[in-house]
Amino acid sequence: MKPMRVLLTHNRDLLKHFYGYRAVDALKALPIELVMNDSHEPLSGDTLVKAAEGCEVVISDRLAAGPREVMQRLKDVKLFTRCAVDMRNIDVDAASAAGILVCNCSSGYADAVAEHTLALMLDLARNITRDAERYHAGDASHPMVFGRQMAGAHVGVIGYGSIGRRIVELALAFKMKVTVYDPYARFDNGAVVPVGLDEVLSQPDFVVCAAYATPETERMMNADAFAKMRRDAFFINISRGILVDEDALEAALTSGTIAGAGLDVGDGRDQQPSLRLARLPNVVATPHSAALMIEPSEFQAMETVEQVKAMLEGRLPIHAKNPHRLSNWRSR
Ligand SMILES: NC(=O)C1=CN([C@@H]2O[C@H](COP(=O)(O)OP(=O)(O)OC[C@H]3O[C@@H](n4cnc5c(N)ncnc54)[C@H](O)[C@@H]3O)[C@@H](O)[C@H]2O)C=CC1
Ligand SMILES: O=C(O)C(=O)COP(=O)(O)O
Repeated sequence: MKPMRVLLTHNRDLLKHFYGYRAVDALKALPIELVMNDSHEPLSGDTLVKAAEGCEVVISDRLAAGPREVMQRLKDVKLFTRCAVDMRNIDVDAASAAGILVCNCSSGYADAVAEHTLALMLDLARNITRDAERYHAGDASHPMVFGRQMAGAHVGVIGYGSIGRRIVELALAFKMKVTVYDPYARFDNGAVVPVGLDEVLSQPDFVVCAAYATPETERMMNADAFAKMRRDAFFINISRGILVDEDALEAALTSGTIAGAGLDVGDGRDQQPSLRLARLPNVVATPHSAALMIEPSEFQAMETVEQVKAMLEGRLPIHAKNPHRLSNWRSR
């Protein structure tokens, strides 16, 4: 019997950074024929359809697109597994109608994104980026504006899911006071004070958005919300751009309604913060890079290997691992 053909769409760069050679070795150890994208180009549209000819499985990178017209033409594919959480650009309904099972990966991002959140908070409070830029430009004078320390400061976290919980743990280790707003969460950590939305906005030194995108959270950080924050408070968003009204945030940042913002997400093309915000002097912005770390990428890559094994061993169907994300998929 011919071995099962498995297409790995990751191009050379993605393979190196986001798939990992450990997972490739694990795939090569399976009784399959592995088809790899040996170029520096992404596979999408016609090139994806052509490369997938004769393949029963497609392991797709986070950038590969599987719209309706592609799904309908993947004639031999039975399993389309996304080596990522996000399913934007993947038409799951069209895939199902074509008899293709679609899987994504569980997150594994909590540590990476929570660490990034603390990095943004530390950077803002200590003026690290600004002082480093100033020093780099040759100005070695002591700063005229002193920074603020984490210990004793108050952080309010909106959303007590996997990332929110980890942010809370890190904040507590920094000896911060922590309050959390999440109407749907169970509060099982006595050190965390659940509060209402007004309170989580109005009292802390840092307000962090870590809730997922739903119709209820859409643009919840609007002009009213920023007006409730302290004038010396920092706003951090690592969740989704859609939770924030960027015009209102820009107005709050330029009018002194809040002190500054740390942003990893926004309304940009790939959910980055908009450049007009990133360029403000009281903003530290990263291009949606909080989760792009070696460890979670490896973890997800190994998950896709497990999915291929399940396919080989007839243990399908495998269900999408992250049902919460269904609500996110619709709003992305
Ligand atoms: N910046 C990045 O690179 C990454 C961002 N994310 C985003 O971070 C967010 C959180 O991710 P996870 O913690 O993994 O999700 P999760 O599903 O574990 O937690 C989300 C939490 O939001 C809460 N929530 C829902 N509606 C709410 C509301 N109206 N007010 C307050 N809280 C509400 C839920 O009860 C839940 O506890 C998601 O939007 C996700 O897309 C996830 C991974 C990477
Ligand atoms: O959910 C996010 O914001 C991420 O950056 C990670 O998502 P992905 O695994 O690339 O779909």
